Formats: sequence, structure tokens, C-alpha cells
Amino acid sequence: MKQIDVAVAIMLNTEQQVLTSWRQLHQHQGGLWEFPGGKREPDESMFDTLQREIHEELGVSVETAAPFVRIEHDYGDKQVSLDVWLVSHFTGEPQGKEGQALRWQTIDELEKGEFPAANAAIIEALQRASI
Ligand SMILES: Nc1nc2c([nH]c(=O)n2[C@@H]2O[C@H](COP(=O)(O)OP(=O)(O)OP(=O)(O)O)[C@@H](O)[C@H]2O)c(=O)[nH]1
Ligand SMILES: [Mg+2]
Repeated sequence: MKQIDVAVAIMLNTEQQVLTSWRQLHQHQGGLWEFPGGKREPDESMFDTLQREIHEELGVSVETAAPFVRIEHDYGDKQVSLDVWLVSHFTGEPQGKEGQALRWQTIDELEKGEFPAANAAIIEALQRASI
């Protein structure tokens, strides 16, 4: 089975809130909220992907990130492997560089039903971990 490797960022601010962004309707799993990130390109490490995607989508530089969890999910039309990182330090103020809406929420406020199905396991892991 061909899996798509995706780097996903849990961007944390100083108030322990997490950044979520809206997936536009034309995207896979569009109309739902996500954690920013995207697909790995050939010859990139997952950390390279994380830094590139976060710079492209939010205009900020990831300074410190730690691997958090890896989630594999089969959507039927696509199989994804989400490599989820906790980003505790970044420089710049996140902006929706691709026109996407952004919001900050506490971990308790994250609602599984607003995200793609693969994210339920990420949200559970965040809510279990005391971050
Ligand atoms: N970024 C991101 N992708 C997710 C999440 N959850 C999830 O299932 N995915 C899936 O991961 C895949 C890749 O994400 P993406 O669409 O952001 O990839 P990308 O930024 O490279 O986009 P592009 O194809 O427009 O260049 C999509 O199939 C998407 O549905 C999530 O929380 N964040
Ligand atoms: Mg993306």
C-alpha cells in the first residue's frame, strides 16, 4: 500500500493554545480543520518537510520541534502517514499564507468532529499528554 508521508505541526503558543487552520474545499478532506503541514518531497527528512510546509503555509520559522506521534490512516482514496511534531518555539506571527483561516484553541477545546478522521487519534494523544 502506497502511503503518503505528511509532516504535521502542533504549533503551541505561550498560552498553551494550539493553532488550527481551515482546509479549503478543493483540498482532500476539505471543509474541515487541520493542524498545518503537508506532504514530504523526495530527499527531504520529515523535519525538513515540517520546516518547509510551516514556512509556506504560515510564514514562520520552526525553531524547536519534538516528534510526538505517528498516525497511519486509510481514507480509501488515500493512505496517509502523519508524522506529528510538537512545535514549542517558532519565530514570526503565523498568517494564513494560502488564504486559509487560522484559529488558536486550548487542547480541551479541540473537537474531533471538526477534523479529518485521522486526527481523532492525534487529539486523544494531546488530551492524554499533559502538555
Ligand atoms: N496538513 C494536514 N494534513 C492532514 C491532517 N489530517 C489529515 O488526515 N491530513 C491529510 O494529509 C494529507 C496531506 O496534507 P496536505 O493537503 O496539507 O498536503 P500539502 O500541504 O502538501 O498540500 P498540496 O497537496 O496542496 O501541496 C491530506 O490527504 C490530508 O487530508 C492534518 O491535521 N493536517
Ligand atoms: Mg498542507
